[in-house]
Amino acid sequence: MKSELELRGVQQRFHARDVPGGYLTAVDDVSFKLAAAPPQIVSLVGQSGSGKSTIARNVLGLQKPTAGTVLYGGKDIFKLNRAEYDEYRRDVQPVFQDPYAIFNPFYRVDRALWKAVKKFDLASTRAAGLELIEESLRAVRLEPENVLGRYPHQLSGGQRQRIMLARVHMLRPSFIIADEPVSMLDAQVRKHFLDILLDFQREHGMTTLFITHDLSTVYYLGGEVMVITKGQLVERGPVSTVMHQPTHPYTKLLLDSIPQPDPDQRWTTRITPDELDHLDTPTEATQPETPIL
Ligand SMILES: Nc1ncnc2c1ncn2[C@@H]1O[C@H](COP(=O)(O)OP(=O)(O)OP(=O)(O)O)[C@@H](O)[C@H]1O
Repeated sequence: MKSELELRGVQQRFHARDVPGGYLTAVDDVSFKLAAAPPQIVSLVGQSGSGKSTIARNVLGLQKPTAGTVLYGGKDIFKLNRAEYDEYRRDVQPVFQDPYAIFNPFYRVDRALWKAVKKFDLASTRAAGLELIEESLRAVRLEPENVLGRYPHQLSGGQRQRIMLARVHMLRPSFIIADEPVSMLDAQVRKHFLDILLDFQREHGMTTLFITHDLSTVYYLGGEVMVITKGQLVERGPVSTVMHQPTHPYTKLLLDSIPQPDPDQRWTTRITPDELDHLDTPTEATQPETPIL
């Protein structure tokens, strides 16, 4: 297990006909380090199109940067030998937004877990493999009997996400690269997912790069945050510092865009039973001129 992942001066350009010059710079001279020890959660936050997923793809070796390097244990990931590459593939695990796309709809979800057991030689007997799978499912708060033997479409989005986390739990990587993993989940399921990532950090020493556009999730996770806009990192620091004393204008803008509940502001418009009767019909009557005062 290597102790560090590093992006050094990473730039990613894409051909784009509609952009002056014929290319757009999705990631622009990005440098940062992620340490395996002590385990940390680092969120990468920015609006849509700011370059977050491209960075995830660079870190995961799915996209070779146009310039700069991605280093794992001090070595360029695109120049690793076979043994080093295998270690990197096990030690840096992705979790994506839509795990449905990763599961084969024709196979039971068990297959994704058994494939990991076999590929990474995690157990010497079938019984030991099953024990490992069941232990990992329980670690992500799934009951094995409720999910094993089912097809992907028979599980909820949150359950499918947690199966991917069970796979991560079995592999015990040093690094998790989670790209918008909770944006399709409802608030309760989202909280479960984030709690599992926090468990992984505290109990199993895993470091997560958590990619999101949602500052409330960043706040919940704590740790550190990096703010990205137009492909450039503009701020990095502890979540509480960046949230309460942002230094870059873009971070301030991002923070200002969060709706703030105001305890001094009261909902004074009264809704009468007559109005409720009209709510089924989307007419102007359902949109009072000043709904909230
Ligand atoms: N393969 C590609 N070819 C051309 N342009 C691309 C490619 N991948 C990404 N881009 C462009 O690069 C920019 C950054 O995209 P990226 O997906 O990294 O942003 P993002 O911050 O993850 O956005 P979102 O939150 O919407 O996923 C965007 O303008 C996008 O259109």
